[in-house]
Amino acid sequence: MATTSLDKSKIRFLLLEGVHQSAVASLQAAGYTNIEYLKTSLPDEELKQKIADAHFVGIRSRTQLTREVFEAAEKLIAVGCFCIGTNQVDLEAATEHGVAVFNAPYSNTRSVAELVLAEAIMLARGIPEKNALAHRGGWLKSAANSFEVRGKRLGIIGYGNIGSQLSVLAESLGMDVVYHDVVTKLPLGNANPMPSLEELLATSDVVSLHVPETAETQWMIGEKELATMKKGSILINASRGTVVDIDALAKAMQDKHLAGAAIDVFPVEPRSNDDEFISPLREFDNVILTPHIGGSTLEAQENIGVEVADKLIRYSDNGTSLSSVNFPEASLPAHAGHHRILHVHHNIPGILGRINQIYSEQGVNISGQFLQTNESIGYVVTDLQADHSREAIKKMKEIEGTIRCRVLY
Ligand SMILES: NC(=O)c1ccc[n+]([C@@H]2O[C@H](COP(=O)([O-])OP(=O)(O)OC[C@H]3O[C@@H](n4cnc5c(N)ncnc54)[C@H](O)[C@@H]3O)[C@@H](O)[C@H]2O)c1
Ligand SMILES: O=C(O)[C@H](O)COP(=O)(O)O
Repeated sequence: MATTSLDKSKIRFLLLEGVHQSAVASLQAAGYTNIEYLKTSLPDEELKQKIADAHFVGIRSRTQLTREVFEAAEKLIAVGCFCIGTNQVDLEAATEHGVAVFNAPYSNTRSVAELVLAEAIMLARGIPEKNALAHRGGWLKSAANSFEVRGKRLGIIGYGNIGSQLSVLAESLGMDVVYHDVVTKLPLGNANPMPSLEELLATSDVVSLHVPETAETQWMIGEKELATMKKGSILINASRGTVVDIDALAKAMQDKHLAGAAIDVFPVEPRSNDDEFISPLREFDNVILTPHIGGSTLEAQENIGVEVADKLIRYSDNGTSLSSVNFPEASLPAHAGHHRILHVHHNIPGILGRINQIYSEQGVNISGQFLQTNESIGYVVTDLQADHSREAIKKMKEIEGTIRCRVLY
């Protein structure tokens, strides 16, 4: 069981993977000065060492927060994913350790949608090959295999925040948009849902993937699905590297079944900009290869920095867990003049009763209380008279099922 009640200067933030400086500025403006800022991710052992002292950690898509890492992170209160995806975090382990996880679900959606649309146009015109040839002194002035995207069918797999935004932008260019999602989604504009993935693959000129990394999406585009795609069509993947079987794609490119592809995410990505990028797709000029930069625009990164830092600050300052991806959500008022006790526990019956029994035995005057649970944990927030919090928190530790308890002054 972890307890935390610290002065702000002692609350330690570890920010990895060069999150935008706007995050540092937001934290500092909120009074948090104990910040270690690193431009890269860390190898496992170093990560475990550094995270052992951290109360908050900020990562992007590269840092893997495994169960082992959470076991080494005794003081950790919350994780900020300065990106959309949270598949790099073992959310079950985070929850079991009472660590709240936050992300930025919208800030880079526009950046990804713009990139995908630009790639669709470039590939439909055969620009990557013509560009590569010109760099080698060649000159391929020809309209052969060059097409407008107007009137062509765009098949979007995963009609969430990015997929649906791409849908609107593509329609404004005159594309015929269809989509496939496992959840029933409201079609925007004139887009049409496709009853099956096969039908979408078989009828689309451009297929773009916008699904999260899950057990169901792993290798969802393999040899069979690529063969189902129209001859001469285009595949774009800016979702996660485990969604497309890269060897099968390389084979489809070799066989000239596809006219082009744009791939931003890979099953194994270099750990840093100094490491070599290895892929069987390197040999194809008609495959646009980008280093996982779908969301990497200055606008998106700056917004993400502010958004996620603010979520961490609110959770640290007053316990608000709104929009956490794994925690019961609580939007809490200010607690001026009171101490606030935050109690995270396994979701077993009777805990609220035990907590309130302790307050009652100690004659504590409760001025406000909030309880929210999800399927695995409960979160009880209690505001009480300042002079009672020290005794009460000691007793909270003894409640069976307690995961974490902290007091805010
Ligand atoms: N390349 C980048 O830099 C970059 C940037 C941002 C996000 N991403 C990735 O893009 C993904 C999508 O982002 P988003 O913001 O649109 O997420 P989102 O959660 O808003 O949308 C994902 C959609 O996929 C659907 N889906 C889930 N499983 C599916 C399946 N098996 N078949 C069909 N549809 C399925 C969901 O129902 C949802 O509508 C993220 O999870 C992230 O991994 C990559
Ligand atoms: O999930 C995301 O938002 C993207 O994959 C971007 O990740 P990044 O912050 O590592 O660029």
